Amino acid sequence: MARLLTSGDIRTLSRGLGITPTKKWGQNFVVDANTVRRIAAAAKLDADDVVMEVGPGLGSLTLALIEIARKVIAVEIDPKLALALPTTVAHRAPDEHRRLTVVETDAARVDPAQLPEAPTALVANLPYNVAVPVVLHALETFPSLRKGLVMVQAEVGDRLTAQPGSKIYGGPSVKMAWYAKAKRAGSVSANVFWPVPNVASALVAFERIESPDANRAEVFAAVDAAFGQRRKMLRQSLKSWAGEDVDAVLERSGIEPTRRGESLDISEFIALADAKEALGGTSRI
Ligand SMILES: C[S@@+](CC[C@H](N)C(=O)[O-])C[C@H]1O[C@@H](n2cnc3c(N)ncnc32)[C@H](O)[C@@H]1O
Repeated sequence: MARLLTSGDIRTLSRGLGITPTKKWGQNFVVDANTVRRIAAAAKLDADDVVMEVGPGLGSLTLALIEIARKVIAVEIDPKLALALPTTVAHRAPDEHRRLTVVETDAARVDPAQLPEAPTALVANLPYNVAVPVVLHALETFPSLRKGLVMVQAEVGDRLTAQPGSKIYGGPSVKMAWYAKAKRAGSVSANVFWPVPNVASALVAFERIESPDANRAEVFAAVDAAFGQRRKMLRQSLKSWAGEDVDAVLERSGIEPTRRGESLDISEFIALADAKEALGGTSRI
């Protein structure tokens, strides 16, 4: 049984390792064992899961994950933290520490050749600025990922799970919907972190779905154009994507040119991409 880290342990560890949490990498460590257990439970892991944990930090979550999963592949950008993690885990989870592999790299760029095995689940407590790129990159790069649980700033959680028509619906919502069914899985108080951040966090759970049979790059380019100018009507905002074909693309897809991106669901973005392809259009920018 692993010994989870207490608030005192986190401070002692970081002092011993000469680590001052840095904002650059969003380093707010979880210091509350109940929260750690809640996250591990919400991830719904099985004993044969291979978990990719992004940003293990000092190992708060890693210790809980390693008790459950067959393997934990921890992807950490900070060289000091990556170096220290195996020792922490060996001390606190002597029976399970061989299940851990640490990969020191940027999770927004990690590729399958860097990992010892294909991950089946993603678990991460992610900094604000990299949360969306890391989750989308993981889903695109590792088709083996079936499910995930990420802790993100509450607003990012809302964006990832928003539905058409809501104020916060945007590119991340549509792109997430391409890969997975995502839902909010609870909130997390700022007080369970050290240092205490000035924002609340949320848990987002997702399960992969079969991605649509469409040209992903083209669909995402339409999404980027529509939300790049979200207040503009589609006949204007989609010009940067469809060029002079914009009216024909809208007509062929059956979408009113006066609508805005925030009202379109993913099937309508797919209809736009299909229409552009059918008209033989590639971006003329
Ligand atoms: C919010 S802390 C979470 C730490 C730990 N999982 C916990 O819950 O206490 C974020 C962690 O992600 C790491 N990190 C930040 N950006 C990263 C990136 N692009 N790739 C991999 N790790 C990153 C940070 O160094 C830090 O360890």
